[in-house]
Parts: sequence; C-alpha cells; structure tokens
Amino acid sequence: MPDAPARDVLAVDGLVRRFGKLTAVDGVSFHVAPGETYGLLGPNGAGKTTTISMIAGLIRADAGTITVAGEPVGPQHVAVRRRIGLVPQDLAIYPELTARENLRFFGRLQGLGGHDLARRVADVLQLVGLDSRADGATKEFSGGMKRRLNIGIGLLHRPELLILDEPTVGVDPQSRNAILESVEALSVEGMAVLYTTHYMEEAERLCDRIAIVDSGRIQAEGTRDDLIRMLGGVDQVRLAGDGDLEAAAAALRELPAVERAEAGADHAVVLAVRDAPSAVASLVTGATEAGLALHDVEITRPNLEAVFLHLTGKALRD
Ligand SMILES: Nc1ncnc2c1ncn2[C@@H]1O[C@H](COP(=O)(O)OP(=O)(O)OP(=O)(O)O)[C@@H](O)[C@H]1O
Repeated sequence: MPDAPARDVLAVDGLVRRFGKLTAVDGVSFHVAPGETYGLLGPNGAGKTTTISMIAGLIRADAGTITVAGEPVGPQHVAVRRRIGLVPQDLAIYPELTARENLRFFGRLQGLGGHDLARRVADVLQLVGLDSRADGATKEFSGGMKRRLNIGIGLLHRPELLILDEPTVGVDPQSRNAILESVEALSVEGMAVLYTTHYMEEAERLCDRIAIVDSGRIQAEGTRDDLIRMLGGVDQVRLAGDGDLEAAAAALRELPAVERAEAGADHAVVLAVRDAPSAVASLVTGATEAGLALHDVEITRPNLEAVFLHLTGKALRD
C-alpha cells in the first residue's frame, strides 16, 4: 500500500481581498506540504504581503478559505495562530536588549518559560547564526543581524508554518546567506515555509515550488523546471524603442528565429526567439526597418525572470 499523502500544512483556496476599488488579491489558491518551501515570487505591489497578512490572520479575506493544519484561519480564530510563525518586513525588536533578552521576552509573551524557553532560545540563536553575538546589545547589530533575530522570534514557538516576507531586502551579503541557510535547515526539519520575494535567485535556490504572482493573481505555479519548460526552450528578447510597436512586432514575427513577438508595456516589443545571441543582429535590423527607434536591447536566457517576462510582459525588478 502506498503511503497516504501527507496532509497539507497550508491550504489557501480562492482568496480575495479588495481595498476600495483595487482588488489586491484576486482569487489566489495554493497548498503547502510539510517540509516544503513554497515561494510567492512577484514584484512590489503584486499582492504578496496582503496574501500573507490574511494567512497570518491579521486581516480578513473578502472571499476564500485558509486552513493551517486543517484549522480555519481568520482574525476571529486565535488558537490557530500558534501553528504559524510570521516574520514581517518591519522589524520588531528592542534595541536596548541583547539578542538573548529579546528572544526571552518574546518567548514569554508566547507563554514559554523555564528550561524549555532557555533551550529554545539557544536553538534559535544557533539556527539564525547569532549564537556568538547572543549577549550583545541589538542596537549595535547590522540590519541583517536584526532581521535574523526577527526570524528567530518567529521560530521560537516552533510553528508548523513559517511565513517570511521578503526577509533579505536591504541586508548585507553575510546575513543574506545566513538567512537562506536557516530556511534550508528548517525545511530539512519538516517545517512548511512560505517565502515571498522579488529575487528570482532566492526563489530558485530555496523553493520546492514557486507561484509567480502579478496583479493579485498566481500567473503560474510549479517547480523551477516546470516553470522554465513553459518557455519552450526559447530566449526572451526585449527591444525597447519609440515608434509603432504593433507594426514592429508584426514585422519581427516574420523572421525565422522568432516564435512570438508582442507589443509589451513600457515602449517595448517582447519576443520569444530561438538562440537569441545569434539572431540579435537580424532582430535589430528588422525592428529598425519597421521604423522603431531602438534605445535598448535585452536578451534573457531561460530563468525565472524570463518566465515572469513571458507571462506578464514586465520585468520582475523595477
Ligand atoms: N491597507 C491598504 N490600503 C490600500 N491599498 C493597499 C493596502 N495594502 C496594500 N494595498 C495595495 O494592494 C496592492 C498589493 O500590495 P501588497 O503590499 O500586498 O504587495 P506586495 O506584493 O507585498 O508588494 P510589497 O513587497 O511592496 O509589499 C498594492 O497596490 C498596494 O498599494
């Protein structure tokens, strides 16, 4: 008999959240299994923070359901929050206290105490790579060290689901690496991790599955390789310029190496091209002959950035 599939730690179905006329989250569904790291990859404003705020029970959903380990989540369901660790973008630590004192303080707030708390504090300090700085005042910590401490606070109560909202934004490379290593270690221990980022390298390195999010919707979901297969082995080329973009796209579609060409956002034609480095000269000639005054040519070989461009016609980064 095959093993029954492990129950999802997190199940999100048909989630919607509006702010006035803006639908910030527009029918988002995904599931995360124990030990799985699931990434929400999308640019600023895609709806990632709003999604995780609903999952953490901080704001209500206008529609849809969320369960964590089978229990419903929402602002009125308080007990289920013990199963969730949320590490928000904003830091919440006391600068006058040491790292250890901060952890003890937040641990007590979570109802921990005694030897159990002391042991968990020691474990967490080691996991986030701050054990050698445990008794230093946090006001002297770098931004990255403070962020690692914030992650430690989210982990103290040993949640089944850890939610990290863009944890490496603005941190030094050493802390960034420590954060990525901590997340890898947690997943080995069986924790489910929901990781939001707009850095495709982090999504590629950490996440077992990735949802590409834009305009409040999941545009595609899968492993990195699943997503890259969607490109069909072609490169993406972006030709930015002034002129009749539709006419240029139509002319470029006639070239043998070009599989697709669309007039995209931001004064650019976005193309899917076989072996773009060899074809680029003919693309430039074709676009120029079609009357486009080119000011930029960008080739993106298959990676998640290219998948994002392919799905949305936009670059992942600002
Ligand atoms: N409280 C709010 N009131 C009004 N609009 C909001 C509110 N919170 C978020 N939004 C809007 O909802 C959209 C999604 O924002 P959200 O913060 O979820 O995106 P994000 O992908 O997490 O980006 P970021 O990394 O910048 O937080 C944005 O257009 C944002 O301006």
